[in-house]
Amino acid sequence: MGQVAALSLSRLSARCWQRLLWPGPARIPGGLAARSLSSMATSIRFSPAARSLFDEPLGIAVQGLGPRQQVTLRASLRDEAGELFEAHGRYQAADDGELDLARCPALPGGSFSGLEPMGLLWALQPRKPFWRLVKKDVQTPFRLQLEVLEGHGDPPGQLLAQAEHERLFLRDGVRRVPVREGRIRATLFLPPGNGPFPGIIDLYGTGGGLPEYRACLLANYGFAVLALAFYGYEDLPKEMKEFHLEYFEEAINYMLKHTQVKGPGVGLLGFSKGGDLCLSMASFLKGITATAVINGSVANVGAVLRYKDITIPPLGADAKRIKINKSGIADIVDVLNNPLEGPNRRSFIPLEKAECRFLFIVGQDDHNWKSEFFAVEGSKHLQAHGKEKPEIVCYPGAGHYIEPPFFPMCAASMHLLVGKPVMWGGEPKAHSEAQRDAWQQIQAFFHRHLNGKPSGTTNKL
Ligand SMILES: CCCCCCCCCCCCCCCC(=O)SCCNC(=O)CCNC(=O)[C@H](O)C(C)(C)COP(=O)(O)OP(=O)(O)OC[C@H]1O[C@@H](n2cnc3c(N)ncnc32)[C@H](O)[C@@H]1OP(=O)(O)O
Repeated sequence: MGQVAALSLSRLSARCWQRLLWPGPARIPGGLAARSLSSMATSIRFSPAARSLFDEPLGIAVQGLGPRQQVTLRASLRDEAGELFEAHGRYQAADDGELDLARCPALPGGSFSGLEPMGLLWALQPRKPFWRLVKKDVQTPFRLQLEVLEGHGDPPGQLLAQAEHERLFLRDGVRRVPVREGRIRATLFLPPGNGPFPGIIDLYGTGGGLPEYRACLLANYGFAVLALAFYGYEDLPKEMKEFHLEYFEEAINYMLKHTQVKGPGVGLLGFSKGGDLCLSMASFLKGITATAVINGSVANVGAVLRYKDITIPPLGADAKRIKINKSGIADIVDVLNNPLEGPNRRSFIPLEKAECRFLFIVGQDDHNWKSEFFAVEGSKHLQAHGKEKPEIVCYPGAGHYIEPPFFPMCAASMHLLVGKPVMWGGEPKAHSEAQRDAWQQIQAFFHRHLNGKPSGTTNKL
């Protein structure tokens, strides 16, 4: 276990300390960026001590409490927009005054309850409504603050200990390489060493920008991962009006030409709108060995898709099917037409043309659209054309935003196509468990098909 990650200060009355402006973590020689406000006894122990990768479990323990002392642990972090995310757990120390979250269940009344060693992270929720935890600069960590407060009161009692821990996105030695080659607007993450490494192209969905955080976390596991922007970024089209697969073909060729990317083909990882783009890439473009889709659609959605003389229209939608849930938030799960019916079939992506293996990750409480229906119909379509059955992994209680592990679930946020906040679905605990398993399934899928390595997991469905 990690050593105490905090410098115990002289006995200060916590209340008087609270009146002091906490100067923030001291830069302690050796990089231990943590400071604990503590009485002589109480201290916080993180394991690893000072920093860990965002998708790694973190050991949290408190020492020096009284036997069965009741305390509240409060976690918080600020994102790069300065927005605050918080969670708290109510605990009772063991007879020896130790509190180890790996062994001690959270009591009712906090942000979570039960034996949840990572509850203080996955249960973080923003103060700002409809706000999602995203990491824009993957070269800097999130700084997790942890406080130990006396009792279970509200407001909580005196501050007994405080410490900070850095949650990183880049493992030592992983290289971040901006890519501005031809029309490509992307960032390539390369593991340490010369490779060549199995290559993956990572696409997010509607929202524009260039989210890098899933790509870099995946590169930490030995993949060369290209986070690819496709609209709403630099000189790319500003709006989601139409996409040309030739742009994505350039990205595939860039990867296959790269000396540190192992051929003969690359993997594709797409989420939401990025998912149907990956399915279209797999269906029309060469050089793709494995395609994993997280809550994607098997029909082209949201924009016209073109490739050479081919055009796939976006699946129709009917705003009249937008429901308003009891919290007054839009529920668009039924908005899209059925891609099996009538003219909507023109939007169904011809998956049978693909020469790759497929993995569908499904949140069964996805409220952006019917992800399980899409995965099952995609599987039927492939098998009807004599193709391999895809892997489908379904997660009960998981919503739309299945992110890397320990990202707090986003229940609702602005849908830039719908123009208003929508509910994404999911129940936080189930969603968090889904994120952890899906992350393993995705890595095993790509190792199996890009590396020929045996996988460590089996199909859940
Ligand atoms: C009524 C008629 C309906 C009819 C019917 C419709 C059709 C219906 C059919 C469905 C057809 C397609 C369905 C697609 C399905 C998906 O794709 S659902 C969406 C999936 N989302 C993703 O994959 C995330 C994609 N990426 C992103 O969101 C952005 O890259 C990031 C990560 C937010 C950063 O982007 P950025 O451009 O660097 O960010 P920035 O410029 O700061 O912000 C842009 C906007 O994003 C939002 N945003 C930014 N940061 C955050 C944050 N942390 N938290 C929350 N929001 C944020 C804000 O809204 C912001 O706008 P402003 O408030 O500034 O005006």
